[in-house]
Amino acid sequence: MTDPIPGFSKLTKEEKIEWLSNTYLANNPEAKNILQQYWNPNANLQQLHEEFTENTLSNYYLPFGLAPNFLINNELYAIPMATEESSVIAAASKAAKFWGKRGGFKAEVLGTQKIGQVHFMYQGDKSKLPDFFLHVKPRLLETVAPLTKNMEKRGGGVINLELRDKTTLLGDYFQLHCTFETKDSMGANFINSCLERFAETFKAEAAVYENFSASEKDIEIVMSILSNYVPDCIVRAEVSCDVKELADHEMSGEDFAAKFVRALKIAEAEPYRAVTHNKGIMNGIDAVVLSTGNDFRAVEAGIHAYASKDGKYTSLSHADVRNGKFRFWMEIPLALGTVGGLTGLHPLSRIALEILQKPSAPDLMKIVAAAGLAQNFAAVRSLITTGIQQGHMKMHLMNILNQLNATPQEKEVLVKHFKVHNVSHSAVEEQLEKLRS
Ligand SMILES: CC(C)(COP(=O)([O-])OP(=O)([O-])OC[C@H]1O[C@@H](n2cnc3c(N)ncnc32)[C@H](O)[C@@H]1OP(=O)([O-])[O-])[C@@H](O)C(=O)NCCC(=O)NCCSC(=O)C[C@@](C)(O)CC(=O)[O-]
Ligand SMILES: NC(=O)C1=CN([C@@H]2O[C@H](COP(=O)(O)OP(=O)(O)OC[C@H]3O[C@@H](n4cnc5c(N)ncnc54)[C@H](O)[C@@H]3O)[C@@H](O)[C@H]2O)C=CC1
Repeated sequence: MTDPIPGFSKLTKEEKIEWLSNTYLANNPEAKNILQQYWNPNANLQQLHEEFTENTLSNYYLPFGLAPNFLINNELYAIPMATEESSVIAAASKAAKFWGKRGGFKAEVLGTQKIGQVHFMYQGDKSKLPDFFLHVKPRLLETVAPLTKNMEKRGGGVINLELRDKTTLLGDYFQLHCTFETKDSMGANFINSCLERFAETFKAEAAVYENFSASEKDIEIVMSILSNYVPDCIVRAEVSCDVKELADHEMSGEDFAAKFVRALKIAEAEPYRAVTHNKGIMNGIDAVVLSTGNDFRAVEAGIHAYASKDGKYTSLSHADVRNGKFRFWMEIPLALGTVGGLTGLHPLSRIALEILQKPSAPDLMKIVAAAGLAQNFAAVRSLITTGIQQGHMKMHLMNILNQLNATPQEKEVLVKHFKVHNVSHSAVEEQLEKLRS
């Protein structure tokens, strides 16, 4: 058992690495080198990355790739994706190419409003609160005016402010439930700043409100924070075509469409399947969210909550066939920024947004939704035709060869071999052994 270390945060990066090497990595003489190997030789760039977060020791690389040929609302995009998972970018690219020849993706933003809440406890006469709220509301809006002035100039700001009685959920629990428009920013910092100002004013005004008794004047603010559940910040993406255009792998278009719709119905009905189905969607969404410097934890939390909005976890995407036409669509909540956060700070996020032609936040919502839908199409298409392993393992081959320390010559021979044979870990191992014997 090691002892706790006081003041770790105050050590220099080198001292932190030294402590780590001696404490947890004493048996690995290479550890220090590995951490240092990932430092950027450009000291300024390294410092920028270190300052993104705390106690930084090194940089953790993810591949930054490109899925070209995305036709979205008649504009052709190449979508930057940051992901470690083999076959994700290939799958997105393949689906983009496929739908590009069938009219492309249609995407539409259905709403951009975000939510924040001041959670407070009030133990007095409930009937007095609505009057107090009406009395204090103009004052609340007035106190955030300096914070909202610039956002209002952009067309955003505080949209609505409500008092909500939550005492059926929890004794004495009430909220200020606030709606915001944050334009091209994700808005977390803007919303949280406004909420904390609301909370301060609300408490101070309650303390001097003459209709409250002494104890009623003592409202307890528990916390003020935005919600990552954004069911009114929604984008819809859709593809459609004549069923005949779906013929695939010796399957007629009609059979493909019928099986695809059945696969979607299973994901709608069965939570075990829905989670994996939605994971396939998130393969695409997370990769674009990450490449553009957006907050993938916020996006993940919001989307999965939305997938359970009717009381049961279900598929985010849906498909049907009507009058010979196949439709495949998805509506998801996405709170994204194209300014603020890491978007303008990380040089690769800046490049990613440039590749996307400097989109507004609503434009980025459409692009991310199209990437998610494309990813879902590619995965389900594989599942109902060849099975997922064929394509996924084909892309995973290089990882297996690297794990087995194959030389460039061995790789060349085995890549050729596995063009016509199924990839599995044991098959690759076997072929490599054969080659080496
Ligand atoms: C993997 C493919 C695309 C192969 O598909 P394929 O038909 O063997 O590919 P191809 O060699 O005929 O090439 C066709 C196109 O695919 C793309 N493509 C093809 N290869 C590459 C490559 N090396 N690098 C970049 N792009 C590639 C590329 O767009 C290419 O066009 P081109 O560039 O030649 O004009 C296909 O099998 C596929 O889409 N599979 C699905 C893979 C997938 O979904 N992976 C995610 C990981 S599995 C998972 O996590 C989710 C899951 C599956 O559980 C979700 C669920 O259950 O719903
Ligand atoms: N629960 C959560 O999701 C939380 C997330 N965060 C983090 O907060 C960050 C995002 O917060 P933001 O307020 O978006 O970032 P931010 O505060 O870095 O930047 C947004 C600011 O940019 C300015 N701006 C300039 N041009 C604008 C335009 N066209 N539209 C809108 N604003 C414009 C505005 O002043 C706006 O408030 C992310 O890094 C996220 O990880 C922080 C706390 C909680």
